[in-house]
Amino acid sequence: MSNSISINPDVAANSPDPKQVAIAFEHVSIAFEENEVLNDITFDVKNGETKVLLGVAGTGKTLLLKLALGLLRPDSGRIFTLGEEVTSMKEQDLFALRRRVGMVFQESALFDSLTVRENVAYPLREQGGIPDDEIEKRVREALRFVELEHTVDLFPSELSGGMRRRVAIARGMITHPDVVLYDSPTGGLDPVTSTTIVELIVKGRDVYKNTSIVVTHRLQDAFVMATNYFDQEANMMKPIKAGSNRNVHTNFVILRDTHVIFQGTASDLVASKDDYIREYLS
Ligand SMILES: Nc1ncnc2c1ncn2[C@@H]1O[C@H](COP(=O)(O)OP(=O)(O)OP(=O)(O)O)[C@@H](O)[C@H]1O
Repeated sequence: MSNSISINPDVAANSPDPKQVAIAFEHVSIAFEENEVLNDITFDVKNGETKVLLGVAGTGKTLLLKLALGLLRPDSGRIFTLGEEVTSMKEQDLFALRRRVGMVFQESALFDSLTVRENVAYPLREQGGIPDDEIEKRVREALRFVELEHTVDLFPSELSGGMRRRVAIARGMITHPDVVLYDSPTGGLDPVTSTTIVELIVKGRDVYKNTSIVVTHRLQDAFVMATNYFDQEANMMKPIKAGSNRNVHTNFVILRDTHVIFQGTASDLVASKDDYIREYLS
């Protein structure tokens, strides 16, 4: 890996207090029988940051999201989510923590037998104790965010794939989570529909100030996120002008062969001389 500008993943010595960032992975390793998937992974996600997680299939991107939620425990290393050390938490406390995290899965995983309203309301109903009129208000607000208020009484089977994904985003955001985890939110969608989903992630980042991890295979989507901002007045995403000092706090992590091989900004990535990264970008 000569001439690489990739940052040494062993950055813990210079990292901020893991309790002060939204998510921190510290020297995390995990293997399944003989299959070592993650080895000494260290990176963090700061409050307000969007961290785009890239890597070919099977590099452990989804696994990192599951680890951050405490759905699995690593073989070694520590993970902090919203200031809590999930690697040492009891299952009961993990439930409370997961309520503060919005999740948008690869398959939008809507309940087919529930209407859009009921699907979006689901995380709030799970919390319990919220009056129906408050739930309806929040459902409407979330659906307005994804511009699908008119679908409130429809069933998922009556929606296109892109619309279902937008409903899943509304559901992921209805609790006003402190952090949103997107697992391949544009996977399986055509490029135009993908752009509408990317635009929603950018809107969440710039309007709701969401902190998030976005797992994606689509480099194109990652660059769109890093080079655009959401203009609320125009209600659309717009490119950041050259020379502008607008910082959209979107950074990249690339996984390869169990390791983090790159951490940095879109411009660091483009400037990388690393052979693998150059090939990955081409
Ligand atoms: N619970 C588990 N038991 C055994 N192996 C697992 C488990 N979870 C993940 N793995 C393995 O870990 C590896 C990484 O899986 P993961 O789903 O995180 O990859 P990914 O980078 O998200 O892939 P993709 O881009 O295809 O979604 C795979 O080889 C997978 O089979």
